[in-house]
Amino acid sequence: MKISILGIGYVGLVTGVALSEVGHTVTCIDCDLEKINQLNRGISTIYEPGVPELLIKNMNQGRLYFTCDIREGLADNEIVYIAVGTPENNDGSANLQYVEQAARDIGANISRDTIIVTKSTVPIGTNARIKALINEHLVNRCTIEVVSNPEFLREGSALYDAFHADRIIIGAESEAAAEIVENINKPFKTTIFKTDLLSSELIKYASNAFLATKISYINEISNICELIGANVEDVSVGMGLDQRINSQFLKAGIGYGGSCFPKDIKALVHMTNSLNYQFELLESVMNVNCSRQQILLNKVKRRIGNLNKKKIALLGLAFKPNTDDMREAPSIMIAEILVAEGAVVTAYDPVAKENAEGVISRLVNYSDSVIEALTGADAALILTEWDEFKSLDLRILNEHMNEGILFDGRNCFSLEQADAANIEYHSIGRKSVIQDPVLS
Ligand SMILES: NC(=O)C1=CN([C@@H]2O[C@H](COP(=O)(O)OP(=O)(O)OC[C@H]3O[C@@H](n4cnc5c(N)ncnc54)[C@H](O)[C@@H]3O)[C@@H](O)[C@H]2O)C=CC1
Ligand SMILES: O=C(O)[C@H]1O[C@H](OP(=O)(O)OP(=O)(O)OC[C@H]2O[C@@H](n3ccc(=O)[nH]c3=O)[C@H](O)[C@@H]2O)[C@H](O)[C@@H](O)[C@@H]1O
Repeated sequence: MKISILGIGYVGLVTGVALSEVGHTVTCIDCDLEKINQLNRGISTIYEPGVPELLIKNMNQGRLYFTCDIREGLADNEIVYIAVGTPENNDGSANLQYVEQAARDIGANISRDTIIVTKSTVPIGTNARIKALINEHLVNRCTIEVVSNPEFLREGSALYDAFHADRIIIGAESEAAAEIVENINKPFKTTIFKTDLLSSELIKYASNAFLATKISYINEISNICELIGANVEDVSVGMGLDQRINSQFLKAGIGYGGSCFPKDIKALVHMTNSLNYQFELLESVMNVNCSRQQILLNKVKRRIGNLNKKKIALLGLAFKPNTDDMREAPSIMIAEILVAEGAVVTAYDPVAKENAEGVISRLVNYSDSVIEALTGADAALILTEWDEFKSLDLRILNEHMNEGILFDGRNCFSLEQADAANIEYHSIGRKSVIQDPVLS
């Protein structure tokens, strides 16, 4: 099919690449000229494994195009995806200005009957609003149908997720429109679940909120583990062996971040408040998440005391591994507090340095390697579980740091590994490894 996509960020680009890879002809439209110019040169605008290769391949095969010109981009295409951002407003609600502008632009520029497919995560009722806005701004006589098709990809494995999705959700008023979107997605060979618009919109928020709830739940359990001397990694494995619970999203740490969980959970709570319903469970999920960074910092302070002039190495800044995305990364708050308390902070992240510079305190210094960051440090904190850190020989800590003290916010190592390397190791929901000064 001939498809247009409006908004070429993470979701728009991955969707465009995936749809063209399965044979559709896709025109990607974005108002950011620099982005479109870069993509037209065949250079990916996101750090995402596999995307650069499939981008070039499908451009060369004449199935993937990029433009800033909305009229040209929509011309002749009967399917238009909306994948613009829905960031959060100050009150926690979803900011719909980009979605609404996209709807107005579509109305003003389409010249044939069109199915609008909403990929952006939008609050309940937004698809109906999109339909009304497009109809209000139609210049040519045409009929539109709106289909909700929420996206479930994860950053860092976005392309893999596109081709190995657990399900594809299609919400629509019109069975015929739903069927067309179903056919577009058949090549992805996964379960397609069709429902109404409102249920589809809620499935997206309910799914993200449930995953965030699992994370806050295991983080609370990790606090209990610390009180009683249990090991949260074992508790998590033991729980996850029950297929009804499932082992995924049971990794305790310094909290969830990223461009979606924090904003989507706030948006869902905001939505339910406006229905005079207090979603107490999700309020707790958010509160637990907010406390996670401070919990790691408290461990640091308990061990090394006043942070003033202490040299602290931060290993990892991105909100999760395999991405350079810094949106709502737990590292931001940790770095801010360390700097505010007078610590001399040096950070290393394999790919997120450039994005970090834009959002993190300017007093943070950056290193080009783990060893450079560790050199002379009084303590090191792992904030993102990059493979590069997980495969470190921990003995380098004693070689390069003032004292080999590691605070691991992502439980990258077993207690045995830390002990064998003769380092002091504090992690999440597990006993600390302290070396006997006489023996070591
Ligand atoms: N990033 C992720 O991992 C996921 C995001 N989502 C949802 O997908 C949506 C998009 O998210 P991202 O791709 O991360 O956003 P993003 O911020 O990376 O990209 C949005 C793009 O839309 C463009 N844009 C804004 N208004 C436009 C307009 N009127 N016309 C043309 N282009 C316009 C911007 O220039 C930007 O390139 C959001 O609702 C998000 O919640 C859903 C699942 C995963
Ligand atoms: O709506 C979205 O944007 C996306 O949000 C998440 O994807 P993403 O934010 O890319 O990354 P996740 O792997 O879900 O991780 C989110 C955060 O939770 C943290 N996390 C994850 C899993 C876990 O067990 N523990 C944990 O602390 C991660 O470190 C990260 O900070 C969802 O997993 C996707 O299904 C969804 O499409």
